[in-house]
Amino acid sequence: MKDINYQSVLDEIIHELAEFEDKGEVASYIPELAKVSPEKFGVYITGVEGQECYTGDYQERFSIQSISKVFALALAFKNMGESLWSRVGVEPSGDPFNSLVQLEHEKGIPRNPLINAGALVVCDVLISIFKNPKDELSAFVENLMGGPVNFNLKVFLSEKKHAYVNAALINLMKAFGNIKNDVEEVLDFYFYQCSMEMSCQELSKAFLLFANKGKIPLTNEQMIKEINSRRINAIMQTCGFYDEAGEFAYKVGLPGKSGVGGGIIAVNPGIYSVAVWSPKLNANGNSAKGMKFLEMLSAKTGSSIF
Ligand SMILES: NC(=O)CC[C@H](N)C(=O)O
Repeated sequence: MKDINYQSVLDEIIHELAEFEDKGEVASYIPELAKVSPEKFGVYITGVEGQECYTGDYQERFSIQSISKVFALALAFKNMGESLWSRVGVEPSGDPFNSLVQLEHEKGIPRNPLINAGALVVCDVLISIFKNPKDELSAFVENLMGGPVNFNLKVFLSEKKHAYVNAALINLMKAFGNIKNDVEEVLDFYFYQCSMEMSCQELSKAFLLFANKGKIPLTNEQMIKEINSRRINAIMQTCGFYDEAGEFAYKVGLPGKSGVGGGIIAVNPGIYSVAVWSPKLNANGNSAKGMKFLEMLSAKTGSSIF
């Protein structure tokens, strides 16, 4: 980050984004998420050498939703190693995050851990490993972000009440023998992780290990193996945006992950991690303005890894 003044790049982008016509819509299939103000916008960039720059609502916590899938994956991969891949694949799905279509053909083995079906399998794995998986996951995330994580009970209950598609996914996988624990218990843990709330500042710090070979720069703690960090970045790159993963690679060129709360995290290995939040989503369920912002950031700073 040394040769570029990221704060002035950020200011320039904010100025240019004033012209951006945001046609996105706030997620409403989880009714509680629809209550968030659509105009919120925050950014936080953290460099591996401690640099920071930010703008807007970067301190406000929001529902991280599917971004949590990366934390759960990191914890499961740390404990299971390569054997995790007998339960879930590492191929992009090219389908929406909650799609059922491939699951029947592929006998209950989800394409990857970042679509809902794959994340449910990861939750099942964590329940089999830990006595208190919620506490283990929270502790893992808190260690990464350096403070307590918030859990939003209203979002949790709201999603649980409208869980028809996730219930269908997990029951289909249970029928194929790829869910070992009680389906209600797995769904409950999945909704718990999706209901975690973090700010752009906290998210950007929590993802810095993926820019730093699996180590937290501040404490130098090796949280996951370097090779695992590289592999998770590869999965984020190819699968982090579902049926828009190709477009994100093309326009932004960084590993990343989105959530229906409007957050996106992206990692520039060896350099920085960036979190952006704007609740209005495009048709693929990814933050419309967040995608545009990252495209501009990557172009202006030459960040694409390609
Ligand atoms: N893409 C997302 O953020 C989806 C997460 C959401 N909790 C769901 O299962 O539908």
